[in-house]
Amino acid sequence: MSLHGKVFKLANEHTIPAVGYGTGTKWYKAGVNELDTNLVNTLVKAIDLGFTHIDGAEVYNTNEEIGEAIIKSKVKRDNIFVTSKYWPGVDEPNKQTPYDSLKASLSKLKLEYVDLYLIHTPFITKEKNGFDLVEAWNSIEKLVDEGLVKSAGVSNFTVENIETILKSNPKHKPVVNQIEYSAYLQNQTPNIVKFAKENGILIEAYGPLGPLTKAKGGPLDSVLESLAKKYNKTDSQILLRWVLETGVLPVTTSSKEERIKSYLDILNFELTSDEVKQISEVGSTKTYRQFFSNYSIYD
Ligand SMILES: NC(=O)C1=CN([C@@H]2O[C@H](COP(=O)(O)OP(=O)(O)OC[C@H]3O[C@@H](n4cnc5c(N)ncnc54)[C@H](OP(=O)(O)O)[C@@H]3O)[C@@H](O)[C@H]2O)C=CC1
Ligand SMILES: O=C1Nc2ccccc2C1=O
Repeated sequence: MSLHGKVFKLANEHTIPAVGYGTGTKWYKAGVNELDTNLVNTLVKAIDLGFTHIDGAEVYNTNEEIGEAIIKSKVKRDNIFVTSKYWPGVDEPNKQTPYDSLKASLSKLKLEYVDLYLIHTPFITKEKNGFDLVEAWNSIEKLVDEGLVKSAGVSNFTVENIETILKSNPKHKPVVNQIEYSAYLQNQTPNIVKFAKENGILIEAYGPLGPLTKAKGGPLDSVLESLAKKYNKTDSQILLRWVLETGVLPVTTSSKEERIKSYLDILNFELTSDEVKQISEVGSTKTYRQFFSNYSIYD
């Protein structure tokens, strides 16, 4: 079981390991300050089993756990790809710039740099935060120039949000947009996947297992069952493989060793193009969104 060094190429000179292990969702620790040793131990296991791509964010409050796990794992820091995300705040706006926020995160992570820094949501305004989206992006560019961030990107951005940045003629363009993406949510916002591909932006999929974990009982169930049987894989492995086959990088997570191993074991089989199409077509008959459903910007 191994990802065999499988990577996606980013539009800059960097590469990114093909499947990410998330420290949000079930690990999210709002307002809790003790170290989650279960997360540290699970991360060490995930890294030692072959996950070399860890997805973190300031709002998850899991930076210390990520840092601790990297120290405890057998893998060298430079061989692990670490993502963090700038949280602009919602009810309590973050007045700290991405530059200052990342510096604070690095100290919690006990790292010299992160491989990828994303703006977690586009909800940044001069009135709310004290700076606008383009100024936030400029702050991230400074981090890239100083080597504290290797690649810069965005998350939960619409085409219009990305265009706002691109039109400002940035020195460093966003190379990733991390969005909710699954067989039941193939376009979180209109045209986002097509636009990303045309503009050298890699889509990362969070919530890739939504059809299985939260929207079970939908039209995909029987398709997944028959493909899982054909390839001797689990439904989750079929869904993750479908994400990869559509040119998108899945970010998933699990607290269970067997599932962690199974997520890493999705590169030794291929779905046929007809099977990929079948999942896409049947999946598109239902829309299921877990995150940010109350934000009208995504309607
Ligand atoms: N940028 C953003 O705004 C967001 C980013 N993210 C990132 O993406 C990561 C992954 O998101 P998430 O939605 O959790 O991803 P997934 O859709 O991959 O779901 C993972 C969850 O599925 C459960 N699971 C796996 N297989 C099964 C099964 N067969 N039956 C039932 N449950 C199953 C796991 O639980 P178990 O532990 O029991 O195996 C785990 O909690 C997050 O941790 C975070 O890093 C997530 C949301 C928003
Ligand atoms: O992992 C996450 N869980 C969330 C819940 C609400 C908003 C963002 C997120 C994440 O990024």
